[in-house]
Amino acid sequence: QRPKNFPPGPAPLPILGNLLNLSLDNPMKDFDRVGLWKSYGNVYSLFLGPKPAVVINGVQAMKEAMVTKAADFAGRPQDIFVSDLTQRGMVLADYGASWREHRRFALMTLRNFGLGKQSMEQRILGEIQYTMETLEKSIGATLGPQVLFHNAASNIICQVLFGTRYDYDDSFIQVVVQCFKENSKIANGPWAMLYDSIPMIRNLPLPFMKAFKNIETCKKLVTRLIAEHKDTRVPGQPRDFLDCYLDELDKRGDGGSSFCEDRLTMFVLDLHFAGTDTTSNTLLTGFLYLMTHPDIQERCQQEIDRVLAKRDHASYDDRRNMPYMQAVIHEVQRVANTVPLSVYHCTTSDTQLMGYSLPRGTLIIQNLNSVLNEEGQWKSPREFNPDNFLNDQGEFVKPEAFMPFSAGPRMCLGEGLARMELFLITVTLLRRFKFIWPEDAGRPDYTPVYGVTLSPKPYCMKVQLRAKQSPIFSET
Ligand code: HEM
Repeated sequence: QRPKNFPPGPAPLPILGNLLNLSLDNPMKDFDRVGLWKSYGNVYSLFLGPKPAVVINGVQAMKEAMVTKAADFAGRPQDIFVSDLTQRGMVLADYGASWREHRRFALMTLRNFGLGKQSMEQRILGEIQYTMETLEKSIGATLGPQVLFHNAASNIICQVLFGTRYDYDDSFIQVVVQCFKENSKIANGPWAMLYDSIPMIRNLPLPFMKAFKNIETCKKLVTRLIAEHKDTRVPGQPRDFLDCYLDELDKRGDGGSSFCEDRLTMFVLDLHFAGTDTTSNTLLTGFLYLMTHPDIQERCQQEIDRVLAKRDHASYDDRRNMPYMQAVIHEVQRVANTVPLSVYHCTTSDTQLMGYSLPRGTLIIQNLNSVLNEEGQWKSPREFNPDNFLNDQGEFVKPEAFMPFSAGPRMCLGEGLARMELFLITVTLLRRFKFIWPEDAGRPDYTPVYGVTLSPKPYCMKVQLRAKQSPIFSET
């Protein structure tokens, strides 16, 4: 039974709810205009097992929930598979003092502690050198960029968190990446849906148990890293995020603070996970579109050459003089739709949305996909077109429906880092290389592979060095 004045939706079945209304391998198309949104409007409900969830579509309803009634919608459900899996982490932490303290700490540490703008740029530019080396070895050949971009994103966040980068064959990073890969598949698959729908099966030895084992494995590895940090750190002189947290622990003592070492392990694992697949899948989408739209790639390169002239590297501030590049990167984020259903929220008190009543504890699904493609919000919602972010004077503009990082108090904590990475990596690589869709690759297929994050189907790219444009090309 839906509560009184609850958003409408399809009739549920006993136990399973509306699970059969969704295709478990990719519910996106059911959420889309042609499906439930069209039938029930901007705010509708679904039963995921016995519990009703509310799906929010379109910019108007999204803003009312996430911005106007921010505190009412800032909770995270605590009794579902992903929250049990990431207990004591940050992404799924419930709205409250501990989440707030950890979020504030993470933002401040990313911003202020030696990771401020300058040194963050240096770290990203440093990591790009490894990406360039790999690309240079592939000149004239084709390569699959999946590992390349994944590696770059992972290493940037590892440097921030642990003060070190890892070669891709390093056993630490291999184990962590493998665990994350398996866990996002499980979290997204039918076993997690059953875990959420039928609580009595939760302790049975079913496939979802593998995900809990994976988390234990990762935690052990991070615990070892923390121990190493404790042995080598100089209190008050932090080298990385872990050191900062340990300094914070010294400062706070044991006096009832929510900061503790046990929490730190899951906190950094959350940050690593949240910051890797998201950025790398966005880059993968970007280069797929740039390769298959050579006119757009060339226009970016002309702008890059003009603005950077003879300087040896790009800086993040250059974006202010690169409206076209900015428009392209934003358009890539729009079509990449990297986290299509955001992270589940829940209501923290009884509230109203678009005239409907939602009791406290209602599971909230933000359909960000609906906003990023909403008719009426974009000049060309259905095609890849940088004009979506340019006004008639060719200046960069950001429509309010641009919400790939969500909105409100739970919005992506890594937005600043992610945007800096996307800009510096794309600009630096486009300046040096031309990316070509291989002749024998057939027609490009833009249909994404569904997951917690969307990714393009695996593809290959052909890489050529660009003609000499500046001192960095002088050796070629
Ligand atoms: C293109 C890259 C990225 C995209 C599209 C993205 C998108 C998102 C989205 C949609 C959410 C959910 C927001 C909500 O629940 O309302 C989120 C949360 C989060 N993201 Fe990102 N993200 C990206 C990169 C990063 C990076 C690099 C980091 C690491 C520093 C990061 C850390 C987080 C964290 C910690 C949260 C949870 C915040 C909270 O619950 O308070 N993300 N992100």
